[in-house]
Amino acid sequence: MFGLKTEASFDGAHFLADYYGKCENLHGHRWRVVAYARQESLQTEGTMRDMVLDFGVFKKALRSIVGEFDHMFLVEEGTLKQATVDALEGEGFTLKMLPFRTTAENLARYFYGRLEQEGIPVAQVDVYETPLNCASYFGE
Ligand SMILES: Nc1nc2c(c(=O)[nH]1)N=C([C@H](O)[C@H](O)COP(=O)(O)OP(=O)(O)OP(=O)(O)O)CN2
Ligand SMILES: [Zn+2]
Repeated sequence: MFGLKTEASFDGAHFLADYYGKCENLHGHRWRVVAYARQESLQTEGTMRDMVLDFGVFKKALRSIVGEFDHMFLVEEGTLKQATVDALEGEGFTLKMLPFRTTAENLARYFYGRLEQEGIPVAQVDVYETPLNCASYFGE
């Protein structure tokens, strides 16, 4: 079995609806996203011969997906009044509406799915909210 690892990060803001504690308030993180690819055998021909896949392909795929989150206000759908969304957008702020609570666990699962869709043989995604706290998703 062979493995690759790459990482990317993004800055953003969020709050956790239904959370009892300081994270219910709007705050920011520099989220760090570490992705692992795993494959039984190496490619046998072409530019990626003897590679799982090119580091550059893996890195670009992750950075492109994670880049969609950079400097955004991540909002779980249904947790802000429409008038609030309209007011923030009216001020020129960019909101990224997501169909899930913006926990590190859900973000890890989301990035895993997006990498899978890109054809990356992803095996694990870790999302660090702080340097010491990390959630992982390993697939089904
Ligand atoms: N399992 C999870 N627990 C928590 C998550 C999460 O995504 N998954 N998220 C949060 C909040 O987003 C919060 O911002 C994190 O707070 P905390 O761990 O307290 O981080 P701090 O760096 O602010 O901690 P200090 O020790 O106070 O510096 C909460 N839990
Ligand atoms: Zn947080």
